[in-house]
Amino acid sequence: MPDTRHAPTPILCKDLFHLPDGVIYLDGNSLGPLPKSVAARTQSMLTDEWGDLLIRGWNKADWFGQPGRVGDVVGALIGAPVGSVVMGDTLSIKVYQALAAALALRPDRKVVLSDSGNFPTDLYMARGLLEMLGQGHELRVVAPEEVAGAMDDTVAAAMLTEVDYRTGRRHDMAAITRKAHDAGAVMIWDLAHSAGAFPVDMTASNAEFAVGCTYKYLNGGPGAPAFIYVRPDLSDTVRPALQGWMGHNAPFAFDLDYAPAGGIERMRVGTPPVIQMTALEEALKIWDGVSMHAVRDAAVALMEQFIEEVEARCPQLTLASPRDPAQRGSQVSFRFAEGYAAMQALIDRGVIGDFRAPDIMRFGFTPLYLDAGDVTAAVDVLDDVLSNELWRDEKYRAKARVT
Ligand SMILES: Cc1ncc(COP(=O)(O)O)c(C=O)c1O
Ligand SMILES: Nc1c(O)cccc1C(=O)C[C@H](N)C(=O)O
Repeated sequence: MPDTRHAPTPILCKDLFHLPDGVIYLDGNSLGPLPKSVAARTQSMLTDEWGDLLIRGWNKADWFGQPGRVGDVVGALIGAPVGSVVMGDTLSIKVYQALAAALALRPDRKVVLSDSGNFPTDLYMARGLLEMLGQGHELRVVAPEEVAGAMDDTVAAAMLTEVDYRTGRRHDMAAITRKAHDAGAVMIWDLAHSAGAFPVDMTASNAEFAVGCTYKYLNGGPGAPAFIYVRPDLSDTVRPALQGWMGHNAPFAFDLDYAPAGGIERMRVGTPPVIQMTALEEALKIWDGVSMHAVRDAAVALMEQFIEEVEARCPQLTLASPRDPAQRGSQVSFRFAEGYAAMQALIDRGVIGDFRAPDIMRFGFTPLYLDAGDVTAAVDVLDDVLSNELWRDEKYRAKARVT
């Protein structure tokens, strides 16, 4: 049978991105590059909307409806139905909201299950929430491989990031969600390293909540708003912990009592970041007609090529990511004791990846703007840095504030 998943739109659309000359960008898993059209669209938002419309922009440019409208676009990319995703705030805030709402669904249970591969802010937000609730909850953090086995009838909510930000290890979302539900727990997925990287099917997973950011594979820019998904059968009843006026059912009634909006809108909090949301809305147009399955297939091909070439030419590095692409997100990580300095030396030569302590060199693969030639060119530079020990230069030891 022909593979009907593949849309005719070319996956490689490098020309749509602003990429500096001489740069091979392997860090779209941390901050996606600028889609060219975003600059003009943001400029027009500033002058034509904020500038000329002034306060009228809320209605005339429908700034008010933007979090839901953009949420639907993101929803389509993560297999979520219209009206189940809303944008706003940072991912840390959305994690807090999802977990608070999940715990309210299981008041008799006291354990939040997560794993040591989770991004620290998710765990920090969870601990802060549990401390504030003061109801004797426990945050149970196990190794990623132990999550399924740790799902028992004490677990109120399992809160996991699908792809480990350091190793790229990917949980089996469907299987773990099933385990959670079999144990009577609520499931929350952080899709920070999934949305825009490979197909996600929130509906099929049956998970209650998902959250994610849009500045990585969705190219919304630094500080782009996060998203939250609530399973449609719950969205009219979940309890919003952050009861902001924009999630009220009648914000402009200015009622002194809070009454949550119907549906996903109740997960809004305050005034949305309209300039940044406009940049994101424009950036998301890149995905029109793009098959996420085709993106995934192309990303796997690039990752396999990278691993093969690195292992053949750079014996100093040890693969830290799962070898099986099915168990990996869209990044490849290698361990190297001098990884920080080696990454700085690479960046100095135009190959931009990043480093995660203690020894992980991380490379993201985004086939929208990377091809096989880029992979080989990046490995050429890596080989040079390692075989000539260019990382020994003192200038590569200075620790930057943000890595
Ligand atoms: C899994 C995960 N959660 C949360 C965050 C960060 O959240 P925020 O956007 O609030 O900084 C990141 C990356 O920074 C992440 O990778
Ligand atoms: N959100 C970031 C930021 O504001 C500054 C620097 C890095 C980030 C990141 O997104 C880091 C990323 N989540 C990671 O996987 O390491």
